[in-house]
Amino acid sequence: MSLDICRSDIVVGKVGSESRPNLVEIVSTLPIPIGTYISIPFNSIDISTGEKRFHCLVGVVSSTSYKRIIPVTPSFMAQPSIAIGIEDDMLRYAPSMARMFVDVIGNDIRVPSVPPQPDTQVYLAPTQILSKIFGGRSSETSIRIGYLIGRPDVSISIDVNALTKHLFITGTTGSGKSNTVAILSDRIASIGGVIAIYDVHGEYTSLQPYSEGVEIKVIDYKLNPLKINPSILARMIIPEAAASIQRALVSKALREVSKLFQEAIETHGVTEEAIEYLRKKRSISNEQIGDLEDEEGDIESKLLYLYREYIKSFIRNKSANNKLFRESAEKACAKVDEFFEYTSLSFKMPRITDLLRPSRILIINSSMLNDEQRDYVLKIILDEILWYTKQHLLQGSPFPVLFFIEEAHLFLSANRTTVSRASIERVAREGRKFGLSLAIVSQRPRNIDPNTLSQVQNFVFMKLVQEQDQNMVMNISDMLTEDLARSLASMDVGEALVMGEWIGRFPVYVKIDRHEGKRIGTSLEISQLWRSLRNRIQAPEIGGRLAMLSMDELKDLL
Ligand SMILES: Nc1ncnc2c1ncn2[C@@H]1O[C@H](COP(=O)(O)OP(=O)(O)OP(=O)(O)O)[C@@H](O)[C@H]1O
Repeated sequence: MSLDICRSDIVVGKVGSESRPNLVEIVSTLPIPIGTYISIPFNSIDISTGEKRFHCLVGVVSSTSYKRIIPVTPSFMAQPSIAIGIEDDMLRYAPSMARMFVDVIGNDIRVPSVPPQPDTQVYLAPTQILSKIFGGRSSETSIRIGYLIGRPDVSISIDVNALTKHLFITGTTGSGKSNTVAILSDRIASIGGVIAIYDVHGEYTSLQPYSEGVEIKVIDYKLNPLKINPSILARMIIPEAAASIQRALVSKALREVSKLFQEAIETHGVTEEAIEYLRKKRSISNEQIGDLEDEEGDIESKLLYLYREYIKSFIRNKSANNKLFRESAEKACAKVDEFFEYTSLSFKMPRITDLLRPSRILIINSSMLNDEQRDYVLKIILDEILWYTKQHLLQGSPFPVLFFIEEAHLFLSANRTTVSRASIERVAREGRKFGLSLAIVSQRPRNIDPNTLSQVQNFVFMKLVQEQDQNMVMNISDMLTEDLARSLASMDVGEALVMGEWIGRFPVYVKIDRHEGKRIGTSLEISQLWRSLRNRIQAPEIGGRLAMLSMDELKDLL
């Protein structure tokens, strides 16, 4: 191999006094930006054969600084600085550390085992050698996510098959996580992927397809009481574990009443006939009928009202003859009322698994639910999808799904127990066998229990400023050395350190492609918005109408 393949036109410095196979100091007049890929061509002698060997060491700058040379003797000052290797009249130099991850020897790509000699010239890594290291994935199994930072000429792809070992995306707010989610979902869907995003803030509801053939379906998640296991629903209605009698009463009532409603809705749909059928099947007091007539809204609201009343009357009947239970029953009924008052419910809500399709990104908008409900709903959905993928596999027709969990610190909290955690951990452990992959997204890694991330093997680390966050991510990834972790503080928007099986053996600094079809979540230009709001209010024809702007008009304004 000629060493020329390892040289570009740009010399960035020389090897300094510290030179190890995997960590090299580079001395230069100007600091080399973090994330710059460098190459060091050099020769060595094979100690067993005595043969000469050509090496092309490639690495990435992980820290950089300026240092001032403090003269200790007048004679030092008298020397031209160039004589001591520093071409700077100000007597300062810029030492940078580069983590060397590859030694290209001929056609072999190896882990570095020999250090280059001090003073060896260091080059900006040539495109050809970087493409050799990072390229070469089959277009059938891989998708592009961006390009090497500072090197738009070197495209970076990930191996989609490795996603069965799950993914963790983290970075501070505004670092570009949602854009990464959007680009990954879109590109994976474009090759037929089945994607679901658990959208906690409704951030993806206006996502537009970016690649050809991708379809986006947004559902505002509402609980369908007939499709949730009664004991889980009872726990949602009575969250206090100590209230076991109340829970038991509600659970029994739900079991009984749901059976009846299932019959009615399966036969008649959500119609007046279903209401008639239910009235005939079960006696209902005149007082309740009066309330039902007064109940405003559509047929579905009336059915939900009836469902609630049946549950309460079941609870009261069951406890009528037991003095001890009567008090619990009244409390349980009050909780049922409260739950129905504050929860988005619908008998028409399909199962999530009925909505999963190849090339579709299913956005599950849970922003109308409160934190507790979101936690339960996530559990319900994950259990359902895991069961579904298992069934498909057992029937010989695997149906892989990639499931994104946004704001994962809410569900995998290091200091709070949640109901969805067990389901997430189960999917992390078992999902691989059935083709259910998780992509866990969070801006607060330090708040996540590191044990739950132990199954994750693929990572996107974006800007992380706090040392606690950097330490946490170092704990979960063996490949993330301290200098690389500290380098996360200087990442720009959309830049990431991507690691794990899906990208290969070496960490890669990537500028993630921008998804042009994502609007919500983009940082607002608030000064311009305020100006335009003021102009609208001041315009005589619109004056005072702002409060009445329709949702569409507001969206336009944003
Ligand atoms: N790769 C990128 N290239 C260019 N701009 C980007 C890139 N990634 C993100 N941005 C821009 O940066 C802003 C923040 O991005 P994004 O919403 O993805 O961040 P985030 O980390 O998800 O933030 P949050 O945690 O607050 O939701 C947006 O305006 C987005 O358009």
